[in-house]
Amino acid sequence: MIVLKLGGSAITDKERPETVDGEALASAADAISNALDDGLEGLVVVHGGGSFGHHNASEHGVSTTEGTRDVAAIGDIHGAMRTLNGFVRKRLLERDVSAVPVHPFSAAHRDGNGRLALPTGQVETLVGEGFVPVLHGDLVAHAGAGATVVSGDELVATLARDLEADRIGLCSTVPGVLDESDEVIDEIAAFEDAAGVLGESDATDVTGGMAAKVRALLALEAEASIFGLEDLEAFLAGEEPGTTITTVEQ
Ligand SMILES: Nc1ncnc2c1ncn2[C@@H]1O[C@H](COP(=O)(O)OP(=O)(O)OP(=O)(O)O)[C@@H](O)[C@H]1O
Ligand SMILES: C=C(C)CCOP(=O)(O)O
Repeated sequence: MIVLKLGGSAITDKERPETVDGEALASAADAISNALDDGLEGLVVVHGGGSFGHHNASEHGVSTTEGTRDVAAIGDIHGAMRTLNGFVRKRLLERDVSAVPVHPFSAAHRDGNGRLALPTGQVETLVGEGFVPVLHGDLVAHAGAGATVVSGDELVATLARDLEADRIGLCSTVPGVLDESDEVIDEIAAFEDAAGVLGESDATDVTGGMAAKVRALLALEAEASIFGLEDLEAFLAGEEPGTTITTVEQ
C-alpha cells in the first residue's frame, strides 16, 4: 500500500487564488497512471490545497487550531477543496485511473484536545475493490471549536498508520527538504537534524509548511519520502528520491 500526497503547492499556481497548475497536475496524473499500468496496486492519493483552501481559511481566520461556526465560511473553505478535488479526479479519470472522492469533512473529527479521528474502513475497502481513493486537506468537526482545518499531511499520517502503508510519499514543490545551501538533505531521523532550516511555506499556508510535514512524518513507523514532481515517477517505481524521513524504533 502506498499513501501519496500531491502537495497543493505542486499542483496549483500559488500566485493566483483558486488556479490549478495544469501542466503540473497533468504530469502528476501521467506518473500515477503509468505506475498503475506498470502493475502498481494499492494506492491512496491525498492532495493539499495550495492556492485553494489556504487563502479561504486565512481570510476567515481558520487554522488547525482556530475553528469557525460560520456556515458560510465552512462552505467557502470546504467548497474550495472540493473544487480542487474535482480537478484532480478529472485529470486521473481522463487517464483511466479509477479515482473516487473521499471528503474528510463528512467522516473525520477532532476531539477537545485536537486529536484527529479518521475512519479508514471505506478507504481500505475502496482500495481492495480496485479504486484509487482521492482525499484532500479539508475542514473537520472539532469538539469545542466548531470546525478546524485538517492538512493533507495529517491525513497521510493517519492513513499510513491505520492502513499500515508500506511506502509514504509527499510530492511537493521542492525537490526535498533543503539545507542552508539549498541542497537536498538525504535523510532526517530526528526533528533536530533539520530544525534550523525547517520553515513555513512561502505561500499563504495555514497548516505549517515543511516543519509540520517533517514532524508528522517522523511520528510514523514507516519511512517516508519528500520529493519534487519530477521525481514522482521514480518514487512510484520504488525508488527513494528527495529526502527520506527515517523511522526511529518506538
Ligand atoms: N528547509 C526547507 N526545505 C524545503 N522547503 C521548505 C523548507 N522550509 C520551508 N519550506 C517551504 O515549505 C514549502 C513546502 O510546504 P507546503 O506546505 O507549501 O507544501 P505542499 O504540501 O506541497 O503544499 P500544501 O500545504 O498547499 O499542500 C516549500 O515550498 C517552501 O516554501
Ligand atoms: C486549507 C485547507 C482547507 C486544507 C489544507 O491542506 P494542506 O494543503 O495539505 O495543508
